Amino acid sequence: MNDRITPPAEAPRGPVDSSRVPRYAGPATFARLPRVDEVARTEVAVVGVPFDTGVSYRPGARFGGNAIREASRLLRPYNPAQDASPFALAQVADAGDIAVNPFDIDEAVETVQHEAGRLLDSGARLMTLGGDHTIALPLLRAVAERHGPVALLHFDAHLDTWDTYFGAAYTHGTPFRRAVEEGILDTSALSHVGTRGPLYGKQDLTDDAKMGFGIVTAADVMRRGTDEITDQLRQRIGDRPLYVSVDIDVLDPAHAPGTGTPEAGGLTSRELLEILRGLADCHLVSADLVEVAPAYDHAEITAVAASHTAYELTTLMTRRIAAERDAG
Ligand SMILES: N=C(N)NCCCC(=O)O
Ligand SMILES: [Zn+2]
Ligand SMILES: [Zn+2]
Repeated sequence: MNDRITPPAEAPRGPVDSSRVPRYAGPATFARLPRVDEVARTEVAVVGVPFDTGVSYRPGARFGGNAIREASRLLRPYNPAQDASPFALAQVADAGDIAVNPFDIDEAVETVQHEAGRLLDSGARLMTLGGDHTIALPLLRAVAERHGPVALLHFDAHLDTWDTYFGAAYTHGTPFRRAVEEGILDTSALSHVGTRGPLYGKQDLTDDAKMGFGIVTAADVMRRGTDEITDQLRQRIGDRPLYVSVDIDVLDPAHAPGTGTPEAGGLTSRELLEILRGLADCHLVSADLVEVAPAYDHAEITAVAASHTAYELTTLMTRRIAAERDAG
């Protein structure tokens, strides 16, 4: 399929060449890509949100973005699983971090919405590296302001459609209930993938279904396999503008120990990557990857899985950009 793709007018600036400059040398931008200020125009902005004031258990996701950037030094420019060279198809660049107030969740949520909006207005799609899952709400707001209500594909051990914790509305367990209440999601195409583990009560599931979510549990992925699951998800999504939110705790703690609310019985990293690859041709407008907490990680297991997850998502976005360019 790649040979049919029109190259961009100006060749994108790619990663530092790891056969000339050792990959462990120099500053860690995502995949050793240039910073946004080093390129004329950014089509996919990788941006960090070092914020974890919304967590209900272990803190530490504020360090997630930089841990993913460090682990991403080993990524290479050609992605055989999607037969694409993502960084040649479109300009991907690292936009650094959004500086958010760690002491005031409401203000942090506003800052993320505003700064994400500025990046989107510059013409970029976002690959956001969290941070805890609270940040999905302002990211969805920013995306919906520009695309209208979006389809949501949510990979997570948790529903994250709970109402409040300690009376707080903006937490990492509540972003998607807020998003449904605000009308920024297309409720005909909402899916959780990888959920498992104990809930507060059966009502959690009833409430979630009322909001419009379909659920593919971690056990469903194991029983039915990734191809069948991907077909089902693609049918549900169609060509709607799609936002993908990946909470790294969707992976089994064996594949992602470095996270704040781990649950046994999760997806393998192979299953997650394979489902994502199956979303080629979807109208992916932006994505986030959250809840990497490096203090609980070992040997970068979680950060490596996260870097590959962001790589697949970035590949999907650049392929879509190239296809849109081809279509004129
Ligand atoms: N979004 C994540 N990772 N976790 C939500 C867990 C909410 C709870 O403590 O019940
Ligand atoms: Zn979770
Ligand atoms: Zn979550």
